[in-house]
Amino acid sequence: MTVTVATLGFPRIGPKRELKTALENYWAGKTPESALLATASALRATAWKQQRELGAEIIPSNDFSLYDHVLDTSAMVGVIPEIYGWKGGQAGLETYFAMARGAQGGAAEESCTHGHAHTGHGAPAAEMTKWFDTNYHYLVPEFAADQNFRLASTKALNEYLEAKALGIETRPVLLGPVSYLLLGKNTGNKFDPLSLLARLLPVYREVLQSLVRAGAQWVQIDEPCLVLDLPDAAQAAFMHAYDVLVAAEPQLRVMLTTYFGALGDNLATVLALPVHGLHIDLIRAPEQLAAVLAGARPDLVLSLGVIDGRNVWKADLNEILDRIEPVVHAGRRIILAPSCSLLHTPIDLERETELDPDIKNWLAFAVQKIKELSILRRALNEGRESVRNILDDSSRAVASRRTSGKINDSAVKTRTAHVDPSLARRASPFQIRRELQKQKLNLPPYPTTTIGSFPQTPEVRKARAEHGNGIIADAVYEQFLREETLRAVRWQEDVGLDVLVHGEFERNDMVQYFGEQLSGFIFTKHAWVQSYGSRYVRPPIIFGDVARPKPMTVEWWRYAQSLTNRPVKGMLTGPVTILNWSFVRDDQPRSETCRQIAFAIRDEVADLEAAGASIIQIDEAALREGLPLRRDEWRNYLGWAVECFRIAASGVGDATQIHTHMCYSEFNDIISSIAAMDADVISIETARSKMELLDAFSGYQYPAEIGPGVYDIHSPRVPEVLEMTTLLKAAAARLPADQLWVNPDCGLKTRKWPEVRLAIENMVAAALAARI
Ligand SMILES: CN1c2c(nc(N)[nH]c2=O)NC[C@@H]1CNc1ccc(C(=O)N[C@@H](CCC(=O)N[C@@H](CCC(=O)N[C@@H](CCC(=O)O)C(=O)O)C(=O)O)C(=O)O)cc1
Ligand SMILES: N[C@@H](CCS)C(=O)O
Ligand SMILES: [Zn+2]
Repeated sequence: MTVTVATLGFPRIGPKRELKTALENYWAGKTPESALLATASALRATAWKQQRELGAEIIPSNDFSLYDHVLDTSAMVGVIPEIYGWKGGQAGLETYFAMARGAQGGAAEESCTHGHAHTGHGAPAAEMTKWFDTNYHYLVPEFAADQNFRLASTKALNEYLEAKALGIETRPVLLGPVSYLLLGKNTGNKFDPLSLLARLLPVYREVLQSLVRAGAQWVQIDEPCLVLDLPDAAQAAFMHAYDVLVAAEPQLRVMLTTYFGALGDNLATVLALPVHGLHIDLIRAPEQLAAVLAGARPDLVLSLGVIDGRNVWKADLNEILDRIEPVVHAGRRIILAPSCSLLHTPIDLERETELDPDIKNWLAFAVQKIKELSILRRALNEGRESVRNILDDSSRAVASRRTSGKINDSAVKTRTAHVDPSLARRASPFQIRRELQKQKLNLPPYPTTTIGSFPQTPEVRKARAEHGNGIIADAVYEQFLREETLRAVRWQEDVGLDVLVHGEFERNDMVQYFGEQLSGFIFTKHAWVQSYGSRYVRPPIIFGDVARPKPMTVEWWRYAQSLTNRPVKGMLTGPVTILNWSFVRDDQPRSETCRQIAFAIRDEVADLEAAGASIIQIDEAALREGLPLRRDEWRNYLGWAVECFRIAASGVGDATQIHTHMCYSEFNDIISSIAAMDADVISIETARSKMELLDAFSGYQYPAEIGPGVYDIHSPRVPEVLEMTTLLKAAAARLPADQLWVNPDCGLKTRKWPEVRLAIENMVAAALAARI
């Protein structure tokens, strides 16, 4: 049986971030809708043609999105809350972006593009949250108990037809109805979203029908929730949904796609579904192949996710063939595919012309991954000899990475091999440290601070780009950053903040900045990956043992502290967050790599303390995101993640105050681990939930101090004093007032100065009012 190659989704952003430019120009009113749509269409055409040229036979359509594919699904089925003013019919771009970013005058990410602050009450953006355990964020669908669904976007059909017109037959992708419902939230948690399934399915049927009429033979339906622990009701929902959908369009074949983990206890349900094909992730869960083969109907087409869609390493193609050849020889129809959509990988390694050639030879981005699949296909269809050299090159590349002197640093290995438990323990318990810190810092009740970054203005980014390109000299760039820092420090003093920050102007990103200074990391120039909407990140690549050749942040801290008598926080990204937001080596456990980073950060903490810092913040924004998707793996992860934070934080004296910060986190089910981190102060995102997230801390009688965010920094809207006073009262109703700090939800890098100035003035006024 001939083997074919499929892709499940391709990066949307364009090799030169064309989509970002087109979106931001459109939002700024610089270009019309037609220009944005033309760019989007050109990007899709290029991606389809490129995938075909690279050897993929099954190419997706509708994997493209102007902002987010879950939002696209909400638009498709008409889940558009009333506040967005949708009047029915096709949901236009205005409605779509209002959901994504809020409507003008409302509380939404960057809805004001003119740089002035405003306090209007338009429609806020929909809530955003993490897509499974990735650094991609989706817009959470919000369902009402009486939710009606109706077709409001024909995007899937349009894009299928668009590809067809270019002579490319595609397999349209839809987010499956059950995962879609499970990923949403309902007003007040008063009903089970799955109860809406029967009402939702007719819209899916309508979409499928339109695709069949247009000539589609297969459709890819993504149900990634099948790799989660699911309630019993979900199993029945899957059965019902696919009975209905498959029966509705008998000529259409359904490839059910699962990724990010093992089907595990959902396998029996999946194998009972009347679908025509099943995609499984054999990178995260290689062991599931045997069980799937044993239970799958003989006619079920298996799509095997054999190339890692979540990492950047070249595969050992011989090793994959050893596992897959027996399956092919057994006569089943097999499709080869990446483990998941390639959305989470950068596009093309060939654009990286400055990488160490040895290390470059270990890497594969989206383009290279599709090439790997087509080589595998040839080896399976024509025999290994037909591509022997390429296969052996791949094995050699993988072997050379495992044994290269570049990845090994014996000093690092020795240091992390036996961790004395005392290294992960502060000298005294919190209550003793607290008294010493109080004496040293002498802060008022409800002390005020910010989370670290101040606006990354176009000027800051431009100066950094010009410095990177050699247009401005080191000294000029440094002087520019000093002036920014000086202005920020003076302004913080003027506005009356108690604990200051230097502003992070010198940082491109809170992870990349550290990656660039640690050994064992390499960083790229063009390897952008979408984080949300038009915001992208360039995750550093951890290829070897991690060490800190020299202090990374001390000089900037020292300079900022030299300008003021108030304490300036040392500002670091924590080991778990650096790990989770990087591409990580796969030749040793993540826990080991994390521990190496923890020691590097520990040394930085020690240097900051030695330089005189009395407060050091270690951000762990991604600690919760790294939680495994299955609950039975949480304990292990939390064990090493918390230990790594403690290794990083515990080298200081009792009087040095350690802060941590977490955004995008839900704490209820991990609160004991948060407490076990033993930070002196934790700042968290709570403004949007109106302090509800604090319930976890009050219920647990969390002992240390907490800065619940009183200002939603994802919004350009300036909160009034009264709003923040009310939030502080809500916090004080949950926790003793002497435990509370006053701060925004997160860093202010994405905001503009006019908003920040007013918002922080109001925040300080709210703190002063609370002190009375
Ligand atoms: C807190 N968040 C973060 C996550 N992950 C990270 N790795 N970092 C994070 O901060 N995950 C969860 C959230 C997600 N939130 C965000 C928020 C904001 C961004 C963002 O703003 N991304 C920027 C790119 C940031 C960056 O690396 N900037 C560089 C390069 C800037 C650039 O494009 N320069 C241009 C030239 C500019 C000019 O000439 O004016 C160029 O090189 O061509 C820098 O500042 O130096 C974005 O723009 O998307 C991401 C995630
Ligand atoms: N210190 C960082 C944390 C973001 S999660 C900042 O302020 O941007
Ligand atoms: Zn944050």
